[in-house]
Amino acid sequence: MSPTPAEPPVAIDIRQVRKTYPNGTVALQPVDLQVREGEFVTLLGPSGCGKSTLLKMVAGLLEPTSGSLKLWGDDVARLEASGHRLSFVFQAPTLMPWASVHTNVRLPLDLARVPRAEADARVADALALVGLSKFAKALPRSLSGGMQMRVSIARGLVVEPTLLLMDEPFGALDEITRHKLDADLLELWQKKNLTVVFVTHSIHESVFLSSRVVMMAARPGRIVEEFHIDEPYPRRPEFMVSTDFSHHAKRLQDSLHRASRDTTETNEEVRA
Ligand SMILES: Nc1ncnc2c1ncn2[C@@H]1O[C@H](COP(=O)(O)OP(=O)(O)OP(=O)(O)O)[C@@H](O)[C@H]1O
Repeated sequence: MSPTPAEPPVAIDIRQVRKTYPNGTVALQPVDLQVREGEFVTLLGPSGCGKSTLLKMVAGLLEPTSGSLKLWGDDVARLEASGHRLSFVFQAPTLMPWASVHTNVRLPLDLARVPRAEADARVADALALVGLSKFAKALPRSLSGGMQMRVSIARGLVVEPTLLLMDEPFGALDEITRHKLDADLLELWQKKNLTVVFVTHSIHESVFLSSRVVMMAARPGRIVEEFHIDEPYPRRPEFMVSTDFSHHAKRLQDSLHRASRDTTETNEEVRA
């Protein structure tokens, strides 16, 4: 009998993490979630269920009110000491309008005082990865929304992250562009052996991308269900029209309905 391969290490370890904002809003009641290295995990759920709050806490942009949150066994602030780096990609590309694509992508390296020659070489690699080498000198306003998002992703990749956190990165794009970027993201994830946590409202995007989907409900935000999407990678566009895809999408849709109903009922209880 061949030995079972060892499981990858736990990249994100969230235990009993709660978040209450200073105005008293309970954004998350205790949440437990473990993400292993190399997983592609999607957070899905109705508006206000705390997806962004959870992602920002993983990134160290927000402090949990209580509980423990570790990345590769250590505090977020000590991530680099363990040889890991994270990047956070926001919904809006937030590019400097006066600066070229190249300069925009170089920003995190300039902030980290990486020598110019090395930084320029890494920017060129990142732009090649997202297919924008020819647009290095362009200004953001001359690019389409999808291309601007690619610039934002290149800026995330230029620091050579092992953990990529993405908060609805393609939510504002048309469907065709979104599908293309989803497919490109999967390719990058495999090529670079990234661990990805991805926030979306889209059931289709969740099924296409994820190895695991975490369903959340709101008021207070919490994790209600998890789904493994045990389908092989690479995932081709044909996967999206397969019966297996519909089966996963249906299970997620039912779960999302339950999560939304839980949210509405909690609101009604609060009003009563
Ligand atoms: N800075 C803040 N101060 C107070 N309350 C906040 C703050 N940010 C978010 N909230 C509240 O916390 C809850 C969770 O918000 P969050 O943005 O994390 O949810 P979400 O699931 O990402 O929502 P959406 O899908 O609409 O982006 C919501 O009730 C929201 O109004």
